[in-house]
Amino acid sequence: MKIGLLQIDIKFGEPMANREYVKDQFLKAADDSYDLIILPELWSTGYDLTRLDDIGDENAQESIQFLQELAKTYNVNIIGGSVANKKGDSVYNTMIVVDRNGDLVHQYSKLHLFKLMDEHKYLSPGEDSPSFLLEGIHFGGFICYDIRFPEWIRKPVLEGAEAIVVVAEWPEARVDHWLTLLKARAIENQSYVFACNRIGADPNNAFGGNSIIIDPWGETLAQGTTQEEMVTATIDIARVKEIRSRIPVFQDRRTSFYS
Ligand SMILES: NC(=O)CCC(=O)C(=O)O
Repeated sequence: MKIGLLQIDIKFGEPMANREYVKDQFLKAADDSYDLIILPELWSTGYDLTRLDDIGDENAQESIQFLQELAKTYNVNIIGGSVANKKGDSVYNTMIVVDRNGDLVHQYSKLHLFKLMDEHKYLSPGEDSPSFLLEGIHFGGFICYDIRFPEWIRKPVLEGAEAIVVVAEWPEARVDHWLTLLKARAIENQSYVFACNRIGADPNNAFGGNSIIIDPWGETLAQGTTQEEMVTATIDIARVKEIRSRIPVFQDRRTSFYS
């Protein structure tokens, strides 16, 4: 499976311009035969939180249709980062997953809101399961701050997930945390990690790039810089079983002492 993490800059509060830009990137990548392309967190609006009532997407409909068209046109599965999803009086930070036929496979709204970036003032926390199946692979899909909660990442893994996807707008100031947490999540869960961060800056933060693909042994297969790029690796999901039988962490758990 060939994975591409679309590490891009995001225009603050300009969904139309961001959609056009993403469309251009898919066209550019068209000849590279990706099986799965992953976008960053809030890729259509950025963290323009005070304007989400105007620029958020009603039930994520426009974003879903946009991603469905891209998936069908380029015959590629898409984990469409996340978008500002307006539902009644609330706005959620919602991940959208569509398969290469253009079918909507999964939606997940960020469970843990990040107070340091004011999310709790403008967004509502989701209540969705992070588990989904795509191309026969069981994934757990998470959004940025979620990776600081290992017990939440563990949940889909205990349900059978072999790959953890993370979409993010993670600031440059804490890139060391980003890389360390992602590596730990890969090793402790003996799972692939595909983590797509943005680059560039908004009025409040500079973002750290360093999108990364890590194998279930904790080895980095590909890592971005702080420039715009498609971070790419080809993975073999059978490696998960191999690592899990080498060190059988999941058989050795003492669940009468913890859940
Ligand atoms: N967008 C986010 O959730 C950022 C999380 C973050 O920066 C952190 O340190 O955690």
